[in-house]
Amino acid sequence: MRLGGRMAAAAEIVADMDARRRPVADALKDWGLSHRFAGSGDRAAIGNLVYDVLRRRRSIAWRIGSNAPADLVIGAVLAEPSGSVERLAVALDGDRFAPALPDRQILDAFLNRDLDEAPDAIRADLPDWLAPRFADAFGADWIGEAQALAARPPLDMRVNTLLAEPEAVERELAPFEAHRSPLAPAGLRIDPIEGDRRHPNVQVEAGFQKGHFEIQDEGSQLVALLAGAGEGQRVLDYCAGAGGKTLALGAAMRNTGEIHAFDADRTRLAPIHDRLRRAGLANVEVHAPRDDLSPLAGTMDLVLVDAPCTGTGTWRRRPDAKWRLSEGTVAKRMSEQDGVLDRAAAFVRPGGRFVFVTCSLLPEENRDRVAAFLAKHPAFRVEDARALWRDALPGAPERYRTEKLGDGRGLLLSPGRTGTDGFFFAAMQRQGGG
Ligand SMILES: C[S@@+](CC[C@H](N)C(=O)[O-])C[C@H]1O[C@@H](n2cnc3c(N)ncnc32)[C@H](O)[C@@H]1O
Repeated sequence: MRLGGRMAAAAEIVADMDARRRPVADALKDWGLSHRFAGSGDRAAIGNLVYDVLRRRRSIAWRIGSNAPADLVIGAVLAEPSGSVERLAVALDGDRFAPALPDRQILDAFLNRDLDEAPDAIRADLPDWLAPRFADAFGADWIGEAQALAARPPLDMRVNTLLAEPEAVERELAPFEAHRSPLAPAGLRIDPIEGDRRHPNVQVEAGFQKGHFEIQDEGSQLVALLAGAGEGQRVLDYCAGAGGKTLALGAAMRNTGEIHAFDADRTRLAPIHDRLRRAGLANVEVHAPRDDLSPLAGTMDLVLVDAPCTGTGTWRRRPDAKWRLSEGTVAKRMSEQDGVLDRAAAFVRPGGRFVFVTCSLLPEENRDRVAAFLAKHPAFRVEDARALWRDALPGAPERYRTEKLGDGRGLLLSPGRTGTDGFFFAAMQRQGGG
């Protein structure tokens, strides 16, 4: 397919999503099934165009003066670093599948329009109602933070140090230009892909099959590290899901002690079994949703609540969710977070640590939930999260100074601050230990 056909396909997919309010992954998959002639290069390029539109939909619409899917795709192509009207016109010349280009004046205006003159929420590529929430979370930097959340993400991996050395995995993945992550000690990164290619499918590499590495955003690796799981400890991962954090905790504990992995949703939990096997972890007991956990009450050194949340911190990877989120959903997640915190707290032993993590950037899902929990549970005291960061990452480069990451009652990682997905981390201690 030439660029014109790819652009037309991307516009068709965006229109389908708009009409049926469906997730991008489903829309792309359906398009692929009904267009089997499209090769993997075409699919990658079309996917990138669709994702780029979704990440920056409002700013592109403002610059091109239209919300029509075909115009948004044209805007996404022009907004690329190498975008120019001349280059686009040459690429589409004589291509009968190409979308009709708007007037030359509109295209020129797109490239010359200064986004700094747009209303704040448009510059930030956010729905209006979220702008005050981002301002609350980030203060004066909020527009830059939201813009960083609208960029393409890297592909991050965590080396399973039980089975492999980071240097060896880095060498194995050298053909993909993988390099050590800036912060996470066992992290590797493949930078965001520019243009129409996509990240390699590293899951087919021998090292992945042998459990030498997992795909995990660096922010997720960091919050697992900050939890501070130690050798020989008893740990409960209360919202274990597919086990991303469980695996990181298990490696940190060097396969000693015991980890109890629990989740209310059997389907989400299902992949954990294969992942544990591949990673060579033998210290994890997986609990089914209806299991009786009461024998564990009051006995855990560490309880991790990686809570259900809006996922606002992951919008680089799931930009369609940005436009679907509603205030009702935020309220629902808040109430789930309160419930999960209340239940999970019962498992922390006196003197033990209780860690609350979300992949949300919204203060009401983060700071406010910790405050609500502490108000109800006087036996818990918040720990200094900045001190935990300094202890866990003594060699962190100067630009990741802790005062940029939060007030100590919690840390907020973000694409702008730490180059990671957005994550909130808070640690509390149950009083009364000997
Ligand atoms: C953010 S995801 C967990 C991701 C996982 N820890 C990882 O690192 O891959 C949140 C999880 O909380 C689970 N969950 C929601 N409500 C719950 C509840 N009441 N009790 C336990 N788990 C719950 C969801 O099923 C979901 O798997």
